[in-house]
Amino acid sequence: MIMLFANSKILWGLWQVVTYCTSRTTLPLLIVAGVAFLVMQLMSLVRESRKLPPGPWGPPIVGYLPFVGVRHKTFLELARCYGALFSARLGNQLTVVLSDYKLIREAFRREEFTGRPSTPLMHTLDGLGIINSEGRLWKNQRRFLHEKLREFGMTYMGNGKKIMEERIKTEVQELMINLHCADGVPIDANPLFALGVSNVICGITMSVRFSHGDARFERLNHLIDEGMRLFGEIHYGEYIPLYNYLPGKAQVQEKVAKNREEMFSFYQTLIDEHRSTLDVNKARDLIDVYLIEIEKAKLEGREGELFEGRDHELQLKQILGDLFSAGMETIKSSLLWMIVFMIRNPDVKRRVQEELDVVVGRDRLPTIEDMPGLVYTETTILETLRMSSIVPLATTHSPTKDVNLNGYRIPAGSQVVPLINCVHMDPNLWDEPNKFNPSRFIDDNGKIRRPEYFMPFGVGRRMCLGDVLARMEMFMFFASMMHQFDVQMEPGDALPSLEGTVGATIAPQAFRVKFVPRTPPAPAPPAASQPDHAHLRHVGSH
Ligand code: HEM
Repeated sequence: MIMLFANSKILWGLWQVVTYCTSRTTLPLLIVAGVAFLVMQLMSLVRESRKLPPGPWGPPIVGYLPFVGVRHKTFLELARCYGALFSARLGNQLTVVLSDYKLIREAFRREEFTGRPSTPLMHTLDGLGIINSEGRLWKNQRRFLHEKLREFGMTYMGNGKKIMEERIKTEVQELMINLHCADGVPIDANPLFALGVSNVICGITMSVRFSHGDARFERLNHLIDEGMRLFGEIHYGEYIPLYNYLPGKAQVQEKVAKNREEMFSFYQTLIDEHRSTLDVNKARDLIDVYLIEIEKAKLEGREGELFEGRDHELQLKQILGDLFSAGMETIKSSLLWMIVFMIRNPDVKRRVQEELDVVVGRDRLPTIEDMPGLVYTETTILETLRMSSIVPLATTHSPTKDVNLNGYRIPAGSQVVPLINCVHMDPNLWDEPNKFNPSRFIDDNGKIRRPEYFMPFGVGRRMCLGDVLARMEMFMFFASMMHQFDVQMEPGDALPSLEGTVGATIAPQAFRVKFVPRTPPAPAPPAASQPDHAHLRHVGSH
């Protein structure tokens, strides 16, 4: 009752003020001041946005966010409308999209473009590892990994190449056996590809090998898939931080943090085991390399400086996570796309198989040494990478300070993305870009040509760290599959779709395919060359 009385007094007071204002000159003055303020705001916004690349406008607070949908597709349409350099405000983040290959190259060779954006999801990862770190930590880690991974065979030259080839060969042979076991029945090849590809990267980094049907592997695979999906989707909380304070809206960060913890506990067990058997004079894998580096820093009294003072083991675990996810999902998706394109382009498939039969013959599997002679096979891989653009927006870059690009201001902290799918499908660069045509990568002398606008691994300072491994793996797995099997759909089944599933990579939608052994049958791997796994440790249920 008292409250009601008090409220009515306040309302009465307000009413008095309003009637006073309307009866005098104050109201027109207030209106004029308000309009002037709005006009000034608008002018400053227009002035500000004049220096920014052009782009679409959206309502206050959310900006263009509600209209984004599938990012790489919407950006492609906006690029057609606003040009090769446009910007759009998504919530509180300014996104700048580059779709001209020269501009992408020019920007990404510059030091200022090596930063990463600051968003709630990125904060969950603490700026550790290689993919999400920046500044000195990133620079030193990139140099260190480059050098060490070369020693483990991620190189086209020297003895290292042989080590890596042997490692991949082991997994290729295992995949061939598993595909033979499928007995020509339609299968979803995804889990088999995931197994083979994971075993390569996990062997290099942790000396771990998983077996088919291993429950632990299936769980890790699921966590990686989920992580990729969560990082690839649009979340309002990433652009409007207050959104995360609404009930139940911080779920994405919580999920990422929880999954990361689970992966980290798997890595921790391996790190502890490695530490207890460490020989500082002989690194077995990347975990050993890091443990030796940590020991060395302790001995030299520069423990505090190592990894820019960040927690050593957390950094190591994030590195393992980064390489596992970047090295597995990308290659697996690319191999699946190769199968999709082979099914949809039987003439290309036949030509690849003919080339393999002539160059390799029928009595052994292809090797890295065969690569220069298998031009059509290799360009079929390149054409798949072009048409699928599995990482269409690369990883988001963020300028570390305000920079000028093509006469426009790109503010520090904005999100800068290269539109790789746009470059790869540009009719001004590629003849009939929608046609699957591996020959476009072959020059008049029959040699492979890689135009500078072909950029599946990104370009510049943050270009893919695993491109050499990726190329070796894709070649070995794809050439061996085509050599040994004919891929076919079950009669009556629809062709696999060209529409991808959107996550951090664009993967093909699930499909089932028959791997029919080719006639005359290629011999199974001889007993002596059966996979030698003695040096690797099986984990999980085996
Ligand atoms: C077909 C296979 C692959 C494709 C298409 C691919 C593509 C890419 C792209 C587009 C980027 C981002 C470049 C940028 O932001 O400018 C990237 C970054 C990266 N990739 Fe790959 N990648 C593949 C395989 C691999 C493999 C096998 C590894 C692991 C050894 C790997 C490790 C990385 C790392 C660590 C980065 C981050 C580099 C940095 O931030 O400095 N990638 N990759």
